[in-house]
Amino acid sequence: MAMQAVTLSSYYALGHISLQVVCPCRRAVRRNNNRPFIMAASPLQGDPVREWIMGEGGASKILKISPVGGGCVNNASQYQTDVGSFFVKTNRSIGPAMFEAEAVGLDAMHKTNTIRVPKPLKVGPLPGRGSYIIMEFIQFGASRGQTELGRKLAEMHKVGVSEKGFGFPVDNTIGSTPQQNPWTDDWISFYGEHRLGFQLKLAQQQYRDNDVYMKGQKLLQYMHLLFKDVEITPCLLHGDLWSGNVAADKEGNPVILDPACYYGHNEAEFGMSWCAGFGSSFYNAYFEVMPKQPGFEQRTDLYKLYHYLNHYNMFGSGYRSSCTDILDRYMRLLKL
Ligand SMILES: Nc1ncnc2c1ncn2[C@@H]1O[C@H](COP(=O)(O)OP(=O)(O)OP(=O)(O)O)[C@@H](O)[C@H]1O
Repeated sequence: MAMQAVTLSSYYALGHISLQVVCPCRRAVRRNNNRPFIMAASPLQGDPVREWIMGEGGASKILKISPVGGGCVNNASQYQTDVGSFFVKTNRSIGPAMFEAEAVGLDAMHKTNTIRVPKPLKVGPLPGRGSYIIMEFIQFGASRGQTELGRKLAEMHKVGVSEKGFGFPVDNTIGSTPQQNPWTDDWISFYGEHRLGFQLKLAQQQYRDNDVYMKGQKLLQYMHLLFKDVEITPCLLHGDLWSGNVAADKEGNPVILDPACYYGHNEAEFGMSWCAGFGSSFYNAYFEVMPKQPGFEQRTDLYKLYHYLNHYNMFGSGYRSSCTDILDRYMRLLKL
């Protein structure tokens, strides 16, 4: 993963790859299901992935195991079998908690029966150290454009509501940063404490950045002013929606991957829009299903700030000015 900020460039190519944005920190193009390298399917003993595929997975033969490129954190492979393909990610150093959280998120989104999401099948530890997740393999293809993505995402937000408030049944990670999701009745408290507040503290601890921290604290105190006349229902969010986590299946239907799910204000879903390349067709389709709320434009930076702070904390000072620009704008807007 590139560790420094470079200029964000993007293009939108209808009919081929619907979203292709060079995210400063992450990889430029991640969709790559057609890698030519094929690993031999070796008959490993005590391999829990193979055991699950040949057991509950219903396969009697593993035909090929091919690496899938694109991810930064984990190793990914396609297991081709006589009953179809499985997608497997392994991590040699981290225990199953990270993949368990991913599976809970994928499962929650899958159950909304709205936008296409790979169905999680199994998570477990690897012998000795590490963990794996097995999920439905999706053959990617060309997107039909962003309209369907906007509509389906909005449908997921509309259907996936929580009666427990804001939060999620499990904590997860945003990039490599922990993301805490305790159930909270009030959105502004949740976003203030567990999203912005958490990242601000991290920046202060890591970089002794008192300027960012103090401005951030002021914003937390007054950000409720940005929410006048807004109705906020806890909606199921993907949580890390950037171009690298959006694809299309071979019929052209949108697919979203690799989530950092929680129940939150639907507008927070656009916090990574600076790395997503969403155009007007996306937003128009989205707002037809989930109407735009008063003050939407005033809150877009508030939701970007969480992800900019996270990038600052993960990748360093290249992202600091994105954070301070937003903080300074709110200081002026709210006269703080
Ligand atoms: N269910 C799936 N079926 C087929 N290919 C998939 C599937 N899920 C992900 N992929 C492909 O595998 C690549 C790696 O997956 P993913 O992004 O989840 O890995 P990761 O290492 O966990 O990611 P990150 O580095 O963003 O945390 C993706 O870029 C995508 O191209």
